[in-house]
Amino acid sequence: MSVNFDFLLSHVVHHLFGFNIMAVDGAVETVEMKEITPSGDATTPEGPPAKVAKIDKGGYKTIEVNKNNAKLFEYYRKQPVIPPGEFDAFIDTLRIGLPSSFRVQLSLPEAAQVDRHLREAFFSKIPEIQDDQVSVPISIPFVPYGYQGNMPRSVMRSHPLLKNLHEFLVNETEIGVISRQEAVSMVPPLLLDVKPDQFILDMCAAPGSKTMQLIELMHRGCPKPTGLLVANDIDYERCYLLVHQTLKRYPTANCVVVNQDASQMPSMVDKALNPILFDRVLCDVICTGDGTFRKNLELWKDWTPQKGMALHRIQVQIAKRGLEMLKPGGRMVYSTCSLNPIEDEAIVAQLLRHFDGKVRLVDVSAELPELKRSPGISTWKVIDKAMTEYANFEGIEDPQKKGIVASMFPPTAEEAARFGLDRTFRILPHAQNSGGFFIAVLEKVEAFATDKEARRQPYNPHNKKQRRRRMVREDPFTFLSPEDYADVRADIEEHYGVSSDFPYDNLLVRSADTDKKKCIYFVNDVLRDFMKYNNVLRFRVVNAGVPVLRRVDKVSTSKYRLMQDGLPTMSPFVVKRIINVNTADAIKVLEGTKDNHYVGLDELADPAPFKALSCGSVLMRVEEGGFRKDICLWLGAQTVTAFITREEKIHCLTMMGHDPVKLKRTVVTSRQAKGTGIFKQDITAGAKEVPTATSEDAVVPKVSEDTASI
Ligand SMILES: C[S@@+](CC[C@H](N)C(=O)[O-])C[C@H]1O[C@@H](n2cnc3c(N)ncnc32)[C@H](O)[C@@H]1O
Repeated sequence: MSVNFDFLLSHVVHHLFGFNIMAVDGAVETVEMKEITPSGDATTPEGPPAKVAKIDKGGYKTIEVNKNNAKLFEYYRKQPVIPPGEFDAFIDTLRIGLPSSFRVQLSLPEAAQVDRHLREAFFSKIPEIQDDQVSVPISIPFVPYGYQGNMPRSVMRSHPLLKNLHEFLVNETEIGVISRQEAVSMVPPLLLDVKPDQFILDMCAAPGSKTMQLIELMHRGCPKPTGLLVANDIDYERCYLLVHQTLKRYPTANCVVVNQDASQMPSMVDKALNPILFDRVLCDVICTGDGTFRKNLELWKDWTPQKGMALHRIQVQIAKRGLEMLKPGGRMVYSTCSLNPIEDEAIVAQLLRHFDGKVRLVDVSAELPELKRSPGISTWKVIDKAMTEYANFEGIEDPQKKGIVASMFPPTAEEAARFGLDRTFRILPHAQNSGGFFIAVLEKVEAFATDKEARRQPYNPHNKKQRRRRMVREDPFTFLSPEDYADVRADIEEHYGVSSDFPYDNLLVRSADTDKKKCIYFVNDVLRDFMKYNNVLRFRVVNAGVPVLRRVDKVSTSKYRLMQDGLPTMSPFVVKRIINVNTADAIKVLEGTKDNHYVGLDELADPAPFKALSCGSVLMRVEEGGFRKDICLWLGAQTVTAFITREEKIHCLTMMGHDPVKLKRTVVTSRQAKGTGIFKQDITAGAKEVPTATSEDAVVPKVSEDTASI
């Protein structure tokens, strides 16, 4: 298994900083996109010939993009998707850059505080900057704590306030407090009506922006959801991306990442080995992405009608399987970032046709009322790559028939009246200065005959994809038996006072050898059952659970230290080694006085509670101005250090009203370095195991007498 390092790195960096990375002759180079808007207008779309020029510019390469595509313009002029009077506005909008958008994580206890900080520390001061290119980010009306802004990067770099805002956003994104995501891409999860106790399947999940939203929605008002989220993607490399961009930022005990072909998804079974049917399914399928012309500039030269046709069949198959795996009464959202009816209404029509009355379209026109949308259509044109139009399937002769299927054609008048495709909708880029999207909300109104049949995935040694997937050896997820965890239990009960009702049966390790217990993970009850009854032979599990304990081999009171990612799980059970720290000391510990890592106990205003404890893991409880957080510390003989990432320290200090200036850096953050380092290791190590590093592992402690014992 070789992991494409450049691909992963480019994703991480593009996502965080907005510029691209490109591999040239095996080297990784930064590339800055320069856009050329052609003089030709939408009615006479013939602009200059497409060209890609590369010009060195202070370490950057500049790519010129010709924003013309005659076939695209002709195709969408023929489809009743864009009202004729709006066509020029549509094309003009496609040709300008997409505003960047982000949202504060809704389920975070300090979400309102982060939002207030954004407004007070940055947005309220932006109007003081005298520059036409500078504007205050505006609220996205349909997304709580969501904003979108449009300032060139050069401007963001040139004003200290904007630079600080940019740094704040990068820092908070790094730790999952803020998610950068296209505004319209936030809509599908919002229409799923997610609850904490539901079983949710995200069929095509990578790189995970909607998975992140689903996790947030499950945690809204519920720190420990009892439901299950299965995030799946067919692409193993992209599953890694999902783990790093989502689960490392929002570690959760109820999410599992699996690597399957969604169109052939084997049934997942419960304790009684009956197929699990999901309350909610998100079917955000692979698509041509022609709603993303504003940010995916390479689409301008690549787009042809053929691409949508080529994806139609797999889109139908994935969506069908999604409905089969849905509970009667459950909701499935089908979405694409394409405006093409062949990928949109045609798929929905085929589902309604195939499941004949057992599935219906939900009218969501009253949900998210501020979202501007255009109702779905019931008639459209089937046009091939030669731009030939076909009136119906029956009239097509060979060889044109190749690549065209009956389900691409619009429904008959009788079907159209039954289907009500106007309940689906499109978000057009020019309606609210966004990307384009298509969304259909479906409800399974009646059980299918197949609901109780567990579909197995037969192993076919001649199927290259399957064979390749099997060759990647995952370290097994092994649950600890009472004998295995007896020593852990005795240790943490004694040292942390962990109460006896802690669910020890939910602990697992990533090794066949339970004696190894280096890092111990925790899953909630439903995920434990899922893992137990859906073993890796049939299901490729890539990641599951949160790390809660890590073994310390040297001097420490306990053999296990607490891990920050697992604190929401552990801290309700912990009663010992908790210190309520005054604000001044908490700031000192977070800032560190020795190379920003350690503080000497004698430098603290109140060292007594620390000195009263022996070396090892300590839980610092901070409470300041409405911000409350438990933070893992490592206590040495004479010093103490916060065992969290620099980004998390900056976040805590900011929330405590303290300027984290001492900790600020403008270079690639430690987690990014760690993340990309891990990807690189994966390549050399043959991607043997899913990286298990947690946020706190990104701390780079300097050697001292205290760290020597860690
Ligand atoms: C539009 S992207 C999904 C974006 C994602 N939902 C998000 O919000 O970040 C489509 C994904 O579908 C995956 N995919 C393509 N074919 C698939 C299949 N047959 N089964 C499962 N996933 C598939 C691709 O690897 C890709 O990651």
